[in-house]
Amino acid sequence: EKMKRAERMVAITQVLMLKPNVLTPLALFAEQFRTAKSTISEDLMAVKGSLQLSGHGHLETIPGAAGGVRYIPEISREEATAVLNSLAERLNDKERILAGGFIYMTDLLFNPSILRPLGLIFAGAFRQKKPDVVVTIETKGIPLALVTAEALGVPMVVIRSGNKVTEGSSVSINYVSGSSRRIQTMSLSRRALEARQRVLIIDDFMKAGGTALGIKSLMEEFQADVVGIGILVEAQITSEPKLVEGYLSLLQLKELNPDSGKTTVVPVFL
Ligand SMILES: O=P(O)(O)OC[C@H]1C[C@H](OP(=O)(O)OP(=O)(O)O)[C@H](O)[C@@H]1O
Repeated sequence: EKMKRAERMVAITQVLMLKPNVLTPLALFAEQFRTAKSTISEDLMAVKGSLQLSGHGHLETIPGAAGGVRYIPEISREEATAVLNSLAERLNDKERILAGGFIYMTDLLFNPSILRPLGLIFAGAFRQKKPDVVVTIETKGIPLALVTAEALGVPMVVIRSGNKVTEGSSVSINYVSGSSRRIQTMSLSRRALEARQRVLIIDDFMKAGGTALGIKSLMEEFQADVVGIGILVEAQITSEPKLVEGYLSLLQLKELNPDSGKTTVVPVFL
């Protein structure tokens, strides 16, 4: 028998939240729930209202024949602050101190429950730049870039360190990662990007900025437009200027003292 409004609203919300940023025509819902499009429009108004209350994103309705509705996932400012504060706390642990001015973050960078809100925070910060693709360099930046791409509803591209046979013909550039002070190579398959694509660069850590600068110059080789650079943790231990500008970091490593075991990681408030 016909579904009641509340049941349709739950079903519609599920369909939309499982496909973030994807436009669903109203006709599809009308057909699926065997009801009029006008009824679906009323259902959507109610779903819109409840999403506004929850702060977990909003609905975007596009009118007309090619129109429809899509769910834009979002995280509230309060929740984002709580996530970054708790992440800073977990990073402020002397057990995480590594040689060379690094902190061990791999356990956090590969934990989906931590990554999901971080992807929403980056997506919220860069959505208005309308990126077509999220780009990172292997390895630790990959999960972060993937959840950011998922929240934006765009694909992700991984730059390889060194040439890989399985990537086909590639473009390579050499760069100096401040972390290693040695010349390194990054390469990307020619098939990975088209000219004038709008690129959001995401990485887990920035020390000297050499990697981000390298990625920017590699994007120039593809005539791609870098519309933003998102970094989870940037080292701000010295006042040494970074090799790259115009990036947004979510956390700053202000102090790292292997002798005293003192680390200070603080959130950068958006
Ligand atoms: O700002 P820079 O001085 O260039 O350093 C930032 C690099 C170094 C580190 O990568 P690695 O730990 O070297 O590589 P992976 O991510 O594969 O572990 C990090 O993920 C950034 O990509």
